[in-house]
Amino acid sequence: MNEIKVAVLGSEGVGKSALIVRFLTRRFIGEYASSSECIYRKRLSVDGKPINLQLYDPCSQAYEGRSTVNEQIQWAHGFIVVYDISDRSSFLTAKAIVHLIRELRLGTGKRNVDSLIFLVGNKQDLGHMREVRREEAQCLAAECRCQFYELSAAEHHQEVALIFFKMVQNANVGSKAKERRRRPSGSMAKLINNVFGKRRKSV
Ligand SMILES: Nc1nc2c(ncn2[C@@H]2O[C@H](COP(=O)(O)OP(=O)(O)OP(=O)(O)O)[C@@H](O)[C@H]2O)c(=O)[nH]1
Repeated sequence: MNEIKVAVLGSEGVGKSALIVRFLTRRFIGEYASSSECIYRKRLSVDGKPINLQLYDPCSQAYEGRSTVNEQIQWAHGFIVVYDISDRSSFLTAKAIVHLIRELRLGTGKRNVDSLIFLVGNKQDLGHMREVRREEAQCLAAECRCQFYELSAAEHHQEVALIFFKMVQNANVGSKAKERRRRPSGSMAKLINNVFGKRRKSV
């Protein structure tokens, strides 16, 4: 079964847990216990094939033994980088995280990084307290070649679910392409079989 690992990153209090819980349970419960980092698991079906999804929520509280951002970036296939539209500093942190992901992933030669980073502006319902303009985030997304969404974990279940499904789909396409590159193609397999595989009767 295909394993897809997605890290939900961003500064403290931007709504990482709220987004994950909204996706997993359809509910917004307001307060989320977060004493340590956590991996949530869910089984999904994509194009009729079962997928084991792991979602990583770093939780921002410091404790000994927590993984570093670098380790989180190495662990995951895809990234949902969250900021709070009513908190400018969280946007700057998201920007730094997106740059770091690109740097580390491109450095290790991993392909298709573009479709596997989503920049997400959460708490859209707090528009009256907005500190980050939509256009500014769109510019950052264009500059970093990642996809951009703005929503509210508090108010939008469908949009939240769509983002997670889209990420899983993109990651799944990436892993299928990798698999294809590893396996010889049909005609190549036939050729290899013809040359080495089948013993011919000697006449
Ligand atoms: N108004 C509003 N509040 C939200 C939204 N999403 C999350 N919150 C609130 O923001 C606060 C922080 O949410 P969390 O989901 O715990 O944020 P987090 O990023 O996981 O925080 P840490 O675990 O500390 O890193 C909580 O009080 C949530 O109820 C939203 O879309 N709108």
